[in-house]
Amino acid sequence: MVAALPLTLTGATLRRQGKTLIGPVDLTLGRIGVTVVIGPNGSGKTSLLRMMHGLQRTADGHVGWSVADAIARERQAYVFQRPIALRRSVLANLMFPLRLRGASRAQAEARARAIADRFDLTAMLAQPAPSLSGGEMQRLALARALITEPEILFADEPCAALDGRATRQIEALLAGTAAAGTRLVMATHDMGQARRLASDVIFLLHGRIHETGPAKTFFAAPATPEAEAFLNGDIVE
Ligand SMILES: Nc1ncnc2c1ncn2[C@@H]1O[C@H](COP(=O)(O)OP(=O)(O)OP(=O)(O)O)[C@@H](O)[C@H]1O
Repeated sequence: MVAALPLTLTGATLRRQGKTLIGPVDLTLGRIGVTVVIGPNGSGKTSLLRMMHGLQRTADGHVGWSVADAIARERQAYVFQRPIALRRSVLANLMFPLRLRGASRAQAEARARAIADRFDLTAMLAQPAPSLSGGEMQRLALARALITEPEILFADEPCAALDGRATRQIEALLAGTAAAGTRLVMATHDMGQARRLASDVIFLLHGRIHETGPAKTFFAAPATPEAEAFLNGDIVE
């Protein structure tokens, strides 16, 4: 199977109501790693992820995969900051993406049960998904995104509003997912989390990539005064 990655953005620009939200952005995402997108509120983290995933169309430039767009779409998954579940059981939610892709009920259920085990959801399989706690819902959202074995997962603030224990659990699942070969691109406002998970960092300011590079270098010695100020917890505008 030909890989959908690398993903290449060339002058990619996103506009809404005459305002440039993102770009122009030039960027290549290779086949492995965890890219963490950081930046002040409103800098465009969510918009960049949505543009890469194709949820928002570029006004200028290009977001290009190594395979046709329709194939690339099938190889990606996206987890929203506030995940929404079907008003059905956890099991039905997990089976849904596979059933959409034509898997038989038996196949879908077997894979749903296997991933539920990995994501500590087995005890909740019969429970209505909307009744899950925040941490459980986020685990369900991740499991549902990964059940189709995407090549790349976009996750927007996957631990927003979760407590320490739930955050630790999600981080372990994300790290395991990346270690198993899924490309990860995530936005976070939690610098501890960025340091723990990132192999490389994109620091956004006003919708532009202000600084990008390997996480170790970025955190040890940011190249721009804005990134340094941001890491120090100063207000960066
Ligand atoms: N549909 C839209 N129409 C107009 N402006 C928008 C739209 N979506 C987002 N914006 C604006 O684009 C900018 C970037 O928003 P975005 O949510 O991508 O930033 P963010 O870095 O994810 O922010 P936060 O850290 O607060 O979640 C903001 O100024 C926001 O108000």
